[in-house]
Amino acid sequence: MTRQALSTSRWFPSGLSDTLTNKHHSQDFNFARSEYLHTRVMFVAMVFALLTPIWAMVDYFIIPGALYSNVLLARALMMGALTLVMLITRRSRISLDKVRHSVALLMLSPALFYLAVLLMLGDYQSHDLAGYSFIPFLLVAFLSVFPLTLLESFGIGMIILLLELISQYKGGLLLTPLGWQDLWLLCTLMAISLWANHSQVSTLMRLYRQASLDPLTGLLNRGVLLESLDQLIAKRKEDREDSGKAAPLTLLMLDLDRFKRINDTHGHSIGDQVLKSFASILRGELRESDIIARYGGEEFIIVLPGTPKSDAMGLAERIRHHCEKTRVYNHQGETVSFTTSIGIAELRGDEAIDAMLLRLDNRLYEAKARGRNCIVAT
Ligand SMILES: Nc1nc2c(ncn2[C@@H]2O[C@H](COP(=O)(O)OP(=O)(O)OP(=O)(O)O)[C@@H](O)[C@H]2O)c(=O)[nH]1
Repeated sequence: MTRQALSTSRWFPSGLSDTLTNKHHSQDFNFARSEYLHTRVMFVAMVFALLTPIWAMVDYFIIPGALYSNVLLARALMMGALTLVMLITRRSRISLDKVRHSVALLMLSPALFYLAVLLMLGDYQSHDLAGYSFIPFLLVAFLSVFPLTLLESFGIGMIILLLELISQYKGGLLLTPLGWQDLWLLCTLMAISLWANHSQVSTLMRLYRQASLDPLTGLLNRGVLLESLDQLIAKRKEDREDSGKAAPLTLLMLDLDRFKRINDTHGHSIGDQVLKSFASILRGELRESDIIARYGGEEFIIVLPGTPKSDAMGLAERIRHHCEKTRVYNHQGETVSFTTSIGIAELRGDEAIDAMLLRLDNRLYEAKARGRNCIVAT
């Protein structure tokens, strides 16, 4: 997860910008969304796969005999595509891109099947078929099942609209009152599906925020930090296996000095103001790709992917200095100052995360022992 996921104001703007595209979504949120998409794709693919042979029996009694074998072949191909969708989806639970491709293939399979049947009709008319003209409506209705962004859903919706126009053209309904009526119905269903998509993505995001962000500071909580560290370390291992080298990974552990005294002197609410002010200093000093988390009460961890310890020293000094000159006001309007102690450690070779966190903790402890308001990196 990147630092962009940390601030509710910048990374989770409310309303449409949350659900229009996934541009503002963190890697971790994408992972959560792909899990939800995964379950629904499997479910809908199974429903379609079940309906396909059942409807072949209906076709047997309705479709002109000369068309039947070709339609059956098209159904078999659709079944193949649906099986492929299930196989791809089963193997790609955590990759949002792969699950999104599965959704597209899932919706395209019946659409292409319908198109193929329309092209096969020749001298026959679409009213020689039964249960086909509702395929575009069924697909648009099924779009509402998925937590898709509005743009993703709109893209699929436009393909379905095109299918409906081709169907109307073949059936001689295009630009007739009946054709307009069907288009009106399809567009209304599409609007309802888009609304359902918007609601799903925003609900998912609200739940995700509640589960992953610290409510006071808006920074990541300890659980998400540890998960992100595991992912980063696994990725480093992969990079080392692939290319023999991996980018450096440096961590900072920061603790507010004599914070208990601030609480005791000015009250808990002013202590909270100091914590918020500290969090905003950290956000201001870091890059988009950095991770900041509240690790404990007044203890924070910063993860700097791709940054060696030497560069992290400069950042730590900027943060330390920024805290020193920042002022918060108490209930009487008097200034409250605060400082921070910082420990720094760079991940070594195959070091386990627990071992690194222990080294980091020792350095912070040393900074406290040296008199606080200082940095220890050796
Ligand atoms: N206001 C406020 N205080 C908190 C919060 N979480 C933890 N604290 C307080 O942070 C204080 C931490 O105190 P200590 O662990 O003794 O550390 P310290 O006073 O900062 O001293 P050193 O770390 O040794 O410099 C405790 O008084 C906690 O109650 C919070 O969310 N808000």
